[in-house]
Amino acid sequence: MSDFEQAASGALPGIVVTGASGRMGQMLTRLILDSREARLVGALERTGHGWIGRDLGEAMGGQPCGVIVSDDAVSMIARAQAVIDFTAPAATVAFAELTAQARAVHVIGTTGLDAGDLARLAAAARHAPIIRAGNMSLGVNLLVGLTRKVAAALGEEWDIEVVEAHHRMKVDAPSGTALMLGEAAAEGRGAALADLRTPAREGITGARQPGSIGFSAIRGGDVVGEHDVIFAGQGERIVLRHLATDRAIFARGALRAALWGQDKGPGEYDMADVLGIG
Ligand SMILES: NC(=O)C1=CN([C@@H]2O[C@H](COP(=O)(O)OP(=O)(O)OC[C@H]3O[C@@H](n4cnc5c(N)ncnc54)[C@H](O)[C@@H]3O)[C@@H](O)[C@H]2O)C=CC1
Ligand SMILES: O=C(O)C1=N[C@H](C(=O)O)C[C@H](O)C1
Repeated sequence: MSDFEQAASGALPGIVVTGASGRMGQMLTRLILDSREARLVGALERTGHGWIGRDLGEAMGGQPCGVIVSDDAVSMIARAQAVIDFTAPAATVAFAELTAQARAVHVIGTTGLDAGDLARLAAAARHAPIIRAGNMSLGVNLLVGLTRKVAAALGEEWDIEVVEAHHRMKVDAPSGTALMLGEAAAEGRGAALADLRTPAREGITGARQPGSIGFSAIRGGDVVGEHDVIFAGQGERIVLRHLATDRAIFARGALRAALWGQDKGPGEYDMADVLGIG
């Protein structure tokens, strides 16, 4: 890198990636290392992980990149302008508090957060921007808007079901995306998802509740992420579908969110805000 490039790169937002060895963590760190718009200034993993203390590039099987994987979240996050976080709920809530203290942007892709976790994120967002979405891809965020519109156009005689498929390692169900789609369908019907949601079915369930929104989850192999919103009427069905075939779509969305957030004040944002499709 020339002296000029070196000086210019110092002005780029510094990003810390949490869960650096994970499926999304590796995708994100590679994307940022190759980016001309941001710098990777830290890579975090959980205490005891085999990558701690190693150069990230070498740990990923490539050339050294000069970023040492660390479990010291306090000092790493203190140097960040943005933290991109695809980990697990307990870790994300802890990172939110540190990121808020650093007044940095927290981009959260982690799914499976419960009401208590969301309340703690809302508290952290009083001090710095949090951008959170169960799916950071352009396609899914467009599908959310379509789902809301179709649900609003159709009456309760059209049953709504959300079906999703993911790889065998996924730990939460329904997926964050399925919940986003279910929320959009409920909004389209002028209701809250909590009032319409049908839990996973098994046994003698009885007939379907009119107006309810059902969820089904398939887990297997290396499926990146597939979502169908089915509107089933008498004699016809509409199926809105998104197929993810490459995790890069989520990483690109997360980096875009981190950059978009740089001039935003404290508060909670989502990908519709980032993409301007709210
Ligand atoms: N919003 C979106 O667009 C997407 C969201 N996700 C979500 O992101 C999360 C992670 O997904 P994957 O990368 O597939 O999982 P993964 O299991 O491959 O990676 C998670 C990583 O987080 C690390 N981790 C856990 N606790 C930690 C801590 N306290 N400190 C630092 N690192 C910690 C783990 O060691 C692991 O390396 C899941 O909740 C998933 O649903 C995944 C893809 C897209
Ligand atoms: O765990 C995953 O892999 C994914 N998680 C997100 C979700 O829960 O919807 C997004 C994407 O579907 C991949």
